[in-house]
Amino acid sequence: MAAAAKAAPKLVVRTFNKINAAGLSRFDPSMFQIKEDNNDGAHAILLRSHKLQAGDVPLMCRSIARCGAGTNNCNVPLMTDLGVPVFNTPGANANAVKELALCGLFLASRGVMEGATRMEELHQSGEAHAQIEKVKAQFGGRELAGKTLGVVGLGAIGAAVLKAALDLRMEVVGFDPALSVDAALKLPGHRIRIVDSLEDLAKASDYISLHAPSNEHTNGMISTQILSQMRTDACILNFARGELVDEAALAHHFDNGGSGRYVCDFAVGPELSPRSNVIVLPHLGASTDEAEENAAAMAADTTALYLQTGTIRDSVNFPTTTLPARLDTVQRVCVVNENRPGMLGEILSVFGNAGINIVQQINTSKGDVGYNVIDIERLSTFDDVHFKSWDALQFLLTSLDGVKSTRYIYGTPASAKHAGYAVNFKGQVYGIGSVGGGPTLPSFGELLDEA
Ligand SMILES: NC(=O)C1=CN([C@@H]2O[C@H](COP(=O)(O)OP(=O)(O)OC[C@H]3O[C@@H](n4cnc5c(N)ncnc54)[C@H](O)[C@@H]3O)[C@@H](O)[C@H]2O)C=CC1
Ligand SMILES: O=C(O)C(=O)COP(=O)(O)O
Repeated sequence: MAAAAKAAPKLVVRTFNKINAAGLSRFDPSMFQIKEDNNDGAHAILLRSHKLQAGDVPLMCRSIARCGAGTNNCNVPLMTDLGVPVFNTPGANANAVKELALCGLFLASRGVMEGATRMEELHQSGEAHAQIEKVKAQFGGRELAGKTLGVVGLGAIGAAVLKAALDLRMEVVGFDPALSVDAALKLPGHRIRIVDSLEDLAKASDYISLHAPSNEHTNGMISTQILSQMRTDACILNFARGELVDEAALAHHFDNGGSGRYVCDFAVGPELSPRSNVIVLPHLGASTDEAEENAAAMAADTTALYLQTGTIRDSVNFPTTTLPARLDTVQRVCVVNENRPGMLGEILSVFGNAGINIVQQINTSKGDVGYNVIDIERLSTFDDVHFKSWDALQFLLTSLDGVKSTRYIYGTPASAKHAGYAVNFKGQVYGIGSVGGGPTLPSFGELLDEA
């Protein structure tokens, strides 16, 4: 009887949070294995809001994709140091968040929540029909048309929100000190007013909607100073991140005459809850079927493309890198290194010294990260003997001072020799070998603990 064919090892994708199944189905099952419950051997991670720990990231992991926009739940600087790109899915959930931010505008301007709660009580006590026309006077509101919305952050979500606000006949002011040219060109510039400071936006707005990322520049941006510039009855909508608002300052503002509402998609601290003018939702912004599928599909495609070809798109820490197709006759070596003078020469000399011909070489960079993709001529007999020498070559490359990680891409996808992985961690080289082979390696967290 013929021996059963050995199953080809697969690239392992570890998921955290429930990732949309239709999105995950973009991974070709003949090449990828999805693991929901353990990190063993993961080459890539897909996650939503899970707060990623270094211990969640196995040493073989070469890609982290956030199915969504905000990457503040991943330690991006640490991943950059370790040579691991972090991807996100720009715009994939923007419509979902826009719709909920519009809902936030209505919740802020009309007594929807309080009125509905009161009606529930009245139904329970059997008084609903008798009382309805009497109680409504307690829950009156104001209209949005003619009021001014201040939008902070004019990216995918901010732009969608402001366009919808214009359709509601609101005036719009916007603030975004980091606006990209692409994003600026998509704005209806003649219909909105862009201001140069958050103070100016605060002075002009009846509603302020936050759509900036959470980082060291934006956390606490709604501060005592900004609150002091706001109109007394101005409302704040926060569908970005809780950290953007200084909650103690906002509580003080409410305790000292601020009569607007705060509608937010994130849990708040005891200063703000419970208060009748604070409406908190359980991080629902991106939780629609459509957004979940869009984000998961985009993250899956970006991850598969990077693992299979080295191409980088939508990374928050690595340079966008468009690569020509790899010919069957070449082996692709991807090197992540510190972006400093001399590195490229040192990397190329490893190949020169080994007498290996470089077919093409592409170098890109972003911040501290240099990314080199080097296609080299393959030996005509690419057997186990040569593989050992490729391992040695990868060891040399990875050992270079300033190299963060290296990876081989070769063979046909899902064959045993599809990709080799190595990482340089504090001068030591770990993880040489092909996909699916080698001993179980530690996680970055375990190495950090040792260091
Ligand atoms: N509630 C939820 O479920 C969701 C929340 N979000 C949050 O919304 C944020 C924005 O998402 P997108 O619009 O998709 O991202 P984006 O990257 O398209 O837009 C963010 C914009 O904020 C701007 N910005 C940066 N620093 C700023 C500052 N100091 N002041 C004002 N603007 C600043 C950027 O220049 C950019 O134009 C995400 O970072 C995330 O934290 C995103 C999706 C879902
Ligand atoms: O995309 C984002 O930044 C979000 O906040 C959405 O988070 P979620 O995917 O719903 O956990």
